[in-house]
Amino acid sequence: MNAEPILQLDQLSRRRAGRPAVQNLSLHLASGQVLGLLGVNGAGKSTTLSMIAGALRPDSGSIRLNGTDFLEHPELARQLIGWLPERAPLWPELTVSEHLVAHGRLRGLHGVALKQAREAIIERLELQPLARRLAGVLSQGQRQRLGLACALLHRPALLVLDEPANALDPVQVAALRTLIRAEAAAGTAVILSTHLLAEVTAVCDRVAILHEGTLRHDGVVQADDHAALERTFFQVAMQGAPQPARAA
Ligand SMILES: Nc1ncnc2c1ncn2[C@@H]1O[C@H](COP(=O)(O)OP(=O)(O)OP(=O)(O)O)[C@@H](O)[C@H]1O
Repeated sequence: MNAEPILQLDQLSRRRAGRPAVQNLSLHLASGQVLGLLGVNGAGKSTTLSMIAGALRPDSGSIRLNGTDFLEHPELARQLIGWLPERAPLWPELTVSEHLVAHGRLRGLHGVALKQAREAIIERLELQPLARRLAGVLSQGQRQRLGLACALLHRPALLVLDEPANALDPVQVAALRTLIRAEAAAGTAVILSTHLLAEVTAVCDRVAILHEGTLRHDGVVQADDHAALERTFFQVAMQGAPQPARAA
């Protein structure tokens, strides 16, 4: 494990539409860890993940990737991060395969390396039957799988997944869980937001709960202890009782 955490958020804040969306958020994540981000609608999960992915600039605070200030070196995001946004934007007139090529080029992959990366991710996410299909005609779940393939293509050190199980069928949800655990076992750090508590107990080592943009809980997840997580979620998120954040 690296001495520096792969991701370190320090006092991160961002206002949206004149209101605080994320306030003084401090979190860290080590290589190989899977952190689940929970919270009711509007709690600030997507805002947090967009800032980590470099798509939204914080108003204040810092983000460090492998110890380097990411706001001063935004090119780090392209190398180190794979991001699945909440609604992955796709070009409807490009095929699945062409999407992967375009994403690979944006991440600095070219020639043989790009071809190999594309073929590997198509095989891994079982996208062969869809490779020549236009993105504009994909089902929602198929679009989600393409978004996931784009996020994984360049083998990022940090995967940022915003509601990755959205629109996936039960077979694909099981495949997603296997994939996330395999990525973590290979040393990738993963941060994912979800509304599914079962997703957290199935794949996460740690859980952070946001409420009204602030961190209310940061703790270890007991594998498959759904009842304990549900209790914590309702105590912290629904009642919104301020609680001191606890480091994992
Ligand atoms: N594009 C936007 N423009 C203005 N305000 C926004 C925008 N997106 C989110 N917000 C506001 O920022 C706050 C945090 O929203 P965010 O989307 O980060 O929450 P979330 O926890 O991801 O919610 P959900 O579970 O509904 O996806 C909310 O008050 C929301 O209204």
